[in-house]
Amino acid sequence: MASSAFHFSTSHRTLRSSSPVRRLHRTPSYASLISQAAALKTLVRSPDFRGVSVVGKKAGGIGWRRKASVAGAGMAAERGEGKKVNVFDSEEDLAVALAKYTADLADKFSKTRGSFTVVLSGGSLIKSLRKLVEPPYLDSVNWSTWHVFWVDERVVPKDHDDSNYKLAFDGFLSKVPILPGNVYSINDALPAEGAADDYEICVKHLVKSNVISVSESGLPKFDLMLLGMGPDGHVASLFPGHPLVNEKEKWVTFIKDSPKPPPERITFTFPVINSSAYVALVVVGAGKAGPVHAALGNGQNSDVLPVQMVSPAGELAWFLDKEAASKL
Ligand SMILES: O=C1O[C@H](COP(=O)(O)O)[C@@H](O)[C@H](O)[C@H]1O
Repeated sequence: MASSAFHFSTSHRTLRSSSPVRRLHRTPSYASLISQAAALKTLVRSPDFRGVSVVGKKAGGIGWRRKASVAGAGMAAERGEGKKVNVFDSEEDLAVALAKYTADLADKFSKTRGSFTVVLSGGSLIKSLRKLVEPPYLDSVNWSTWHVFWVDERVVPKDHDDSNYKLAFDGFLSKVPILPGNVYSINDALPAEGAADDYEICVKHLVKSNVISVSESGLPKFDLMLLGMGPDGHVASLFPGHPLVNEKEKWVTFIKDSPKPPPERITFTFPVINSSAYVALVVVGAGKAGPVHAALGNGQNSDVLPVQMVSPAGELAWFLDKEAASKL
């Protein structure tokens, strides 16, 4: 498997040198998407650290209890129904645990459903996924069952430095043998509105063909959503104070005035994010400690940040390094 992964990676590079990245992973008109799809030392603490050390006691009115960590290297705190908070001494430890978490879920869904639908963010998340492309996962994961999506994308060409696709391709996808036909990047030839509609149609057809599961309310139920969070508390391209955070009808929408450049983006909406079976919120660095505290601390804040609106029907697991958790 290692050698096939290498071969795959090499062939990608060869193609890329003679053509834009879109030759590697299709720039989907959705029709092509459908046909291809058919063919186929951990210290974990609560906001109040004393709270987690006492099984069954409440910290700030929220129940916390000891729990074996997903990394198996320490303890995790569980907050409320289906919410786990994992705090790691270092980003390196976090990356190790995130790889195991993702590989375990991939295994579970691949065995039960024959496919694994995973949604990536851009930003720092991709670096934190680096352990997945190393042994043992490079060889042990059944990459052929993976279907890869983006929770948000910037409306730029795929070979642009701002492209979340390019970031994921360079740091992750080019290093593992995921089938190019199972990588659902946006159509970068379309303007923002069209790209959002095209992506939504694509997702609808993959729901119809059972590649993506469906929730009881008819929404796409991705197996795992890997979310990052910005220093302002944004997730995906859903920014604080922007009306898009309240979008209820669309599965995929667009923004042309993103406060963080580039301004034009498409994004999954909260109904889709919150229909996921599993969501991991991966947050690293002291610059993000404020919104982490807003989301997980005991205080009240009048303005609800987008990250506080992440409340999936399934399990929510936080992966924090100790700097990001420093205000808890
Ligand atoms: O613009 C974006 O920002 C967020 C957070 O990025 P990070 O580098 O601060 O982790 C990211 O999750 C999102 O996908 C991206 O488009």
